[in-house]
This record gives sequence, C-alpha cells and structure tokens, in this order.
Amino acid sequence: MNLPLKSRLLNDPDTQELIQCLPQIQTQLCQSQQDAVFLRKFFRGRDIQVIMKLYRRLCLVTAQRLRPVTKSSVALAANTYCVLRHYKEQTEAEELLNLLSKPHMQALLYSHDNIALKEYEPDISSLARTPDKEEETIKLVQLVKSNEPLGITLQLNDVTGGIEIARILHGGAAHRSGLINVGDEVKEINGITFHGKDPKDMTQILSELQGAVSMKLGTRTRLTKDQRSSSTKVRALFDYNPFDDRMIPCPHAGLSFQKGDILYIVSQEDPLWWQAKRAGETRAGLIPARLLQERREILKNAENVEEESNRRGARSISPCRISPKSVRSRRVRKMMYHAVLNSDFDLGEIPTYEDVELLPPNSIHKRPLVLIGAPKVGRNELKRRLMVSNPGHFEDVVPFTSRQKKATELDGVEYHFITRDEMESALVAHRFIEHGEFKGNLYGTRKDSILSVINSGKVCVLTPNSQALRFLRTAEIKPYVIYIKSPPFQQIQRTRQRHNAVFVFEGNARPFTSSDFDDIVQTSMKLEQKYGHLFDSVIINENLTKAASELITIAKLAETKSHWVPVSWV
Ligand SMILES: Nc1ncnc2c1ncn2[C@@H]1O[C@H](COP(=O)(O)OP(=O)(O)OP(=O)(O)O)[C@@H](O)[C@H]1O
Repeated sequence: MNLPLKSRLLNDPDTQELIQCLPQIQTQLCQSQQDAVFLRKFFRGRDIQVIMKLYRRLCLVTAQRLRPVTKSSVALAANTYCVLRHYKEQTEAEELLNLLSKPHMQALLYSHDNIALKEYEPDISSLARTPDKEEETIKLVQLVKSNEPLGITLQLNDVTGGIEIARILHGGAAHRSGLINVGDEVKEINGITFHGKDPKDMTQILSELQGAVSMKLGTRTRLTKDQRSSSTKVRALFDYNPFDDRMIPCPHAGLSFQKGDILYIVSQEDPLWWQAKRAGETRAGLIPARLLQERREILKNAENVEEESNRRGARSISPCRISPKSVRSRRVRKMMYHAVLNSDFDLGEIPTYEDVELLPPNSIHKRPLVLIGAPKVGRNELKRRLMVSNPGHFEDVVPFTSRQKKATELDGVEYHFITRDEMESALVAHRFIEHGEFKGNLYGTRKDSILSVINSGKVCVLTPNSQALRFLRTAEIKPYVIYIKSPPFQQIQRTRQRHNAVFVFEGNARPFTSSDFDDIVQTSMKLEQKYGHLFDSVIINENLTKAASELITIAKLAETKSHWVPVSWV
C-alpha cells in the first residue's frame, strides 16, 4: 500500500500481463525491431497504465451498481442550512451548520450532484498531469498585442508548479493566432519567467503588455480537447456583471450582460464557465454556465425563503396595522383576476438562459400582441387606440363568464355567457389561459378564442394578467409580449390628472388618488423584476399620444420582422 505511485502503477496486473505477452505479439505482428521497442515503451508508459487502472476501477464500480440517494444534495444542504439557523443555540445544530458552511463540504456535495446527474466527462488527464520530460516540446510564439487583451486565462498546475493556459477566449488575439492551446505551460513571456509564480500576478503582467509579445510555451504530448464550438444562442434571463462575481477566474475575461440580451455560446468546454459573445462581436468572454447559475439561484432562493418566513413571523406579532376598511378594499381588488403578484407562480423555474432561435415573420400565423402591465397603467386605452389605427386588422378576444346576462348586454359582445358547470368543466380541461372569481361568478379567457383569432388571419391583441404569460408562451400561440411600463410617480400623476383620467371599478368611476399612482408604480417595478426577461418590447406610458404611436410601430415590427423566440417555437 505504501509503494510510490510509479511502482504501484507498474504493478498493475493487467498491464503486466500485456507486457509479458509482448514478445509473442511481436513475432506475429511487428515488422521491425523499432515497432517492438515502441510498443514496449508504450505499454510501460505512465498514461496507458493509468488508463488500465482507471478502467479496472470503473468495472468494479459499475459491477457494484451504486445509486445516489439524491441528485440535489446541494439544494438539500442549503435547505438544511436555512432550517438549522433557527436552532443555532443547540450544539449539534451549530456543529452541522459549521460543517455545511465549509467550502470543502460544499465542493464535495457539488461534485456528488455532478456525478449523480452524470454531468461529467471522463477526463483522466489530471491523473497523468506531469508530461514526461523528454516528451515535452517547447514552442516559441510571437504575437502583436494592441489594446485588446490576449484572451487567455491562467491557472497553476499544482503538480508541476507551472502556470498553464486555462482557457482561450474565442475570437481573442490568442485564439486567432491558432498557435496556443489550453494546457500549454507558459515558460516565459518577453523574458519574464512564469514558473512558480502566482497566476494572478502574471495575469496582471499580461494585461500590461503592449506591442510584440514573445511567448515560450511548453506543450503537452497528450492531446488537449479542442474547444467545442457550438452555435447555441441563448437569451439571458438575469443581469450579470463579472466584476461583482467573486467566483469568476478573471473578471477582465468576463462578459457583462443584461436580462433579455441575446448571447452566442461559443464554448461549453468548461462545465462552470461558458464562453459567449454578442452578435457581430468577434471576441468572447466568460459567463457562468447554466449549471453554475442554477446552483447559485437555488442557494439564493433558499435564503430568500428564509428571509420571507422571518418577515412573516415578524408581521404576525404586530397584527391590525392595517385598518379593517383598507383590508376589505384590497381584498375586493385582488379577487378580480388581475394584479395577483403571487410568488408561488414561478416556483420551480430557475431563470438562467433560454435557448432561442430567430422566428421569421409569417403572414398565416400573425403573432398575438400581449400587453402586460400594472392594473390601470393604461393597457386598455392603448389597445383601443391601436385597434382604431387599423380597423379590421386587429381583434381582441371576448371573455367567458358564468354571471347572468344583463338586459343591456349581448351574448358574444361583452362576454360569452355560459353556465357555471360549463365554465368549471372547461377549467378542469385547462382551456383557460386566465380565470378568476368575482362576487360568486367565474370569468376567464379561453385559449381557443385566441387560436380562432389567429386562424382568422388577424392580429389578436390581449391584455391578460402577467401570470397568464406562462400559458400563453407556447409554440402554438407564439405571443409577442409588450410591457406597458409606468412612468415615475410625478409623471404618472401629472399626465393622468391633466387627462382627467378615471379609475373605473365595477362600473363605478372616480378620480385617481396618490395611493393609486403609488400602487401602479410599485406594481410596475415588481412586474418588470419578475417577468422582464419575457418582454419583447417596452413602452413607457407617459404621454398617451406618443405611447400609442410607439405601440403602432412595435405592432408593425412584430408582424414584419424576425424575432428571437424560444427554440421550440421554430
Ligand atoms: N398616458 C396616459 N395619460 C393620461 N391618461 C391615461 C394614460 N394612459 C391611460 N390613461 C387613462 O387612465 C385610465 C386607466 O387606463 P386603462 O383603463 O387603459 O387602464 P388598464 O391598464 O387597462 O387598467 P385595467 O388593467 O385595470 O383594466 C383611463 O382613464 C385612461 O384613459
């Protein structure tokens, strides 16, 4: 057991057997003495022995049929951590908390999940990291560096103490030269020795170089995998600034982006750090891979859940802060099926990246326009103005209700009137994209109403609640989502008061109050935060005439231009 690694490898029974068989093979196969020498050297080589050993271990593990108990130990640990924080005083809890917060434990759980999810590649290179001295070749590379970075990141090889090229950023100077590979050891750059130095200091030196750069690189005899190229296009579902990211190997090599940006993924070689660029750009930067971002979000959500439950706990000890009257009026408004900002809606969805593709315009399937916005921000006013701008081209859908028809109403005009039983069975069959109950009556918009407008060749215009986006964003409907955003408080107050705008609820009209404006501004912010990544266009509804004309322009573009959509829609 205590034999040095080399002797242990040479004692590997399978390779021993192979070596013993060599003379026999030699007489049958080898043409020359040179070939025989090569084969012997090859089988005695360290790499092949490591492979054999690994193979035998894998056979053993496969035979044992090990199964992971869970595939999400990271999330489980995060949840456990949150729960345990309430019991900090107890020694056992404190000990476990301490254990779970250790980076090594987190790394272990993270690796466990990767293996459980089979998110690994058989990379045996780390076992045979030291190249044989006589097999190492030195190459001299000359580049001319302008203001742009070289486009490489460095890492320390713990075994050799050398500094290696960890990544080559797609489109950067190093990538374009085609002369540098991942895994090359940087011996010298412009006469500065790199061996044994700190990669961070060396990265700094690299960034300061100007003009001709002479690099002395040690190349591996083993083949490094080519950077896997991929044409995946994604829409970012979160904002990212590499300089705020403590995990990124080199912030200068990062690519910052905002929610909704379209990114071209040029390499997914590294399971934690992808390389991406924007359309038209040549140089790529590092972005967190989907897997890494998901894990981060899971941890963040666990923290938020904990904070939320703490807040709720705090609220429950100070009841009756809101007067009974305001509670009642709030409840009445929430019961109507808009304005429900229910955080349960998106549970289970982790916003990272959405694979997208360009959808060309289609005169047969005109994409429905979906206006999303805070209640009373002006969606219906804008819809009305859009529809009169081109009568017969746009159409809205008539909702269904179980309420009694009034004498002044016509079936199929204000509503389709059906019985409660009919309404309920359609609900059970998931035929509604949104529904709600008000004063004992059901109301809702049916999916087939939308499809029938689409099939008629008209542009369907909808103003559903934001939660309906989940049911609308399908390959069948392919909606174009326009966010009607509130201007800041002072502007909304000024424009609405100048326009004598009224707040209508259940047929009763009254002037807007400051608290209504405040509600609109706050709800707008929350909607944007939660659904911003799903918006194709944004209109700020300050000046009504301007906002309406923007809507008309956007509607035209939605119909006549290609747009990025989830890849499954194309
Ligand atoms: N930019 C604007 N300037 C002035 N008044 C506006 C503007 N936009 C809308 N309004 C007025 O604000 C009031 C509310 O607008 P509207 O009914 O369109 O809101 P909404 O978003 O459709 O509300 P809900 O979603 O609750 O039906 C109306 O009186 C409308 O004329």
